[in-house]
Amino acid sequence: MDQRERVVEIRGLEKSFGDLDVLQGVDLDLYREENLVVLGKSGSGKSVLIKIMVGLLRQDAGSMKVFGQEVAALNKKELNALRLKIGFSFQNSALYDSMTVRENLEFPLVRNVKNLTRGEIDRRIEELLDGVGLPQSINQMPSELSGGQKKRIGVARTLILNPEIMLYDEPTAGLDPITCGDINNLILEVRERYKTSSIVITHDLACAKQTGDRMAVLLDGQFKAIGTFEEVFPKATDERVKSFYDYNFINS
Ligand SMILES: Nc1ncnc2c1ncn2[C@@H]1O[C@H](COP(=O)(O)OP(=O)(O)OP(=O)(O)O)[C@@H](O)[C@H]1O
Repeated sequence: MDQRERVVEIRGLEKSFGDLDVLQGVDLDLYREENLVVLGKSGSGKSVLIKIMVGLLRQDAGSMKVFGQEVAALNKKELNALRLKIGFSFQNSALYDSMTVRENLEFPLVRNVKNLTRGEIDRRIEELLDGVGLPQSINQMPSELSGGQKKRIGVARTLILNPEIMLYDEPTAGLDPITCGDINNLILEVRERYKTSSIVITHDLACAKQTGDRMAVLLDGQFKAIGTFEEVFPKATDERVKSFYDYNFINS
């Protein structure tokens, strides 16, 4: 019996849109402080899965429990509380271009946490910028930052509300290989420093290998392969799983 704490527990999850069966019996666990990589072709249902996790969509059948609570059974207040514990780091960093880095970080904090003093806000922002290795960027505008720096600030902004779960959407998309490596290290450092449990959605197998404790490959509405990188990829027999590996390593 596996004794590790499950922060997310998905069983037999199904979701269709009209004739399109997107999720067809998904089973998946995310353990506390685990980095779980989710791979799947475009349109395979990764976003639908995340939307069900945060209550933006409702499943047709099956169970999605987060922190032991059935998400579909939560009322609005409970759902809001859950969402504050789940940080979503968007692919494009989603920074406000007209705000400085400080203002970008301050905005979600003051909107969601009442009665903070100026000193507390400043300390939190400075601690987070230090955590992502960019303390000197506090007064810069997003347009003055590189792609990798924007990703770091995006991660800091997601962390500002102290989430227990981090969802990274294509964290290395559009970055050069060296910066990809830096972002992968950041994902590992964030887990170490903030004790987060994470789902990393990526097509980048180097990112998957470096950041993930386990890989889960979504194929035809189900997770067909779940395990460590070594268990899932180099020896894959399923042609579709193999194609991820071949594509990444033949084209890199
Ligand atoms: N609200 C919706 N109504 C109808 N169809 C939807 C809806 N949301 C998603 N779909 C369909 O479900 C399928 C899965 O979409 P989803 O966005 O989860 O894919 P994805 O794996 O996240 O893809 P990508 O890697 O391109 O982001 C797609 O065919 C999409 O068109």
